[in-house]
Amino acid sequence: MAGKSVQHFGPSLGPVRAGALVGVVLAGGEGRRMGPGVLKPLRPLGGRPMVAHVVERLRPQVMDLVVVANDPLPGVRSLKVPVIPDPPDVRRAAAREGRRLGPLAGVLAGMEWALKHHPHAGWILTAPADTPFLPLDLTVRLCGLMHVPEPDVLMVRHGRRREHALAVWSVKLAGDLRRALLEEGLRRVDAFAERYVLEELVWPGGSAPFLNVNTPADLSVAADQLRKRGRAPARPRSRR
Ligand SMILES: Nc1nc2c(ncn2[C@@H]2O[C@H](COP(=O)(O)OP(=O)(O)OP(=O)(O)O)[C@@H](O)[C@H]2O)c(=O)[nH]1
Repeated sequence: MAGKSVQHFGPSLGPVRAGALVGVVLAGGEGRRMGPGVLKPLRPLGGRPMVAHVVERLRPQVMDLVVVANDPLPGVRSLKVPVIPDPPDVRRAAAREGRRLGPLAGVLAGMEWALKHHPHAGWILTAPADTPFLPLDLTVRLCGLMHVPEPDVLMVRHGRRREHALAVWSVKLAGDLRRALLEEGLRRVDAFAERYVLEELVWPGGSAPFLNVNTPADLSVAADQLRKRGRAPARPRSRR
C-alpha cells in the first residue's frame, strides 16, 4: 500500500505511545561517501562522535535505546547504551551473496532486540546515526499521529524527501522483515514499508533538523550549524 501523508496532529494516543517506544540508532553500513579512516558514526562533531549527538537527542524521548552497529564503537561505551550487531544469519547470507545489507538489517535487529527485552513495547523508533540534529520533540509529534487503527509504519517527511531510516515501526513486522531480507534479498527500506499501512508525518518547518551527514563536506556544514546553535542544548518546542 502506498504511503499516505498525514499533516494534522489530531486527538491521539501520543503520550501513551511515546512512553512505549524503543529507540534504535542505525549505525552500521560502510560510510563509503565519508571516505576511509574513522567510521562514519564516530566522526567527531563538536568534540564528540556524531552518533553521541543522536543518542543524546533520542534517549529522553524513548523508554530504552539500542545502537545497531557491526563494528566496535569505542566512542559509544561512555554513553552506556547497548551496541548490538545486525542479525548474524542475515549478515552471513548477504556475505555469501556478496551484497551489502543496508538499514533494513538494523531495523530487524532493533525489532528483535525490543521483542526480547521489552516484549510489551510494540513499537520501535529508528533513527540514523548520521543525522545529529534530530528534533527533541520527534516522538511526541510522531506518536501524536498514532490513531486507531494504528499504521504499521510511520515515517518522517520534510519537503519532497522521505526519511526512510527515521520511522516508527510495529514490531509485528519482524517475521516478515526477516523473510524479506533472507528469502527475497530485499534491501530498499521504502519497498518494505510500502507493503504495509504506511503513513507519514510531514514535518513542519525546514529540513535543518534532518541534516544528513554523509561526506566530509556535510560534516563541515554540521560543525558550522553546531557552532551557530551554541553549546546550549536545544529545547523541544512542545511539551513531553
Ligand atoms: N545496522 C545497520 N545500519 C546501516 C546499514 N547500512 C546503513 N546503515 C545505517 O543507515 C543509515 C543510512 O545509511 P547510508 O548513509 O545510506 O549508508 P552508509 O553505508 O552509512 O554510507 P554510504 O556507504 O556512503 O552509502 C546510516 O545511519 C547507516 O549507519 C547496515 O547494513 N546495518
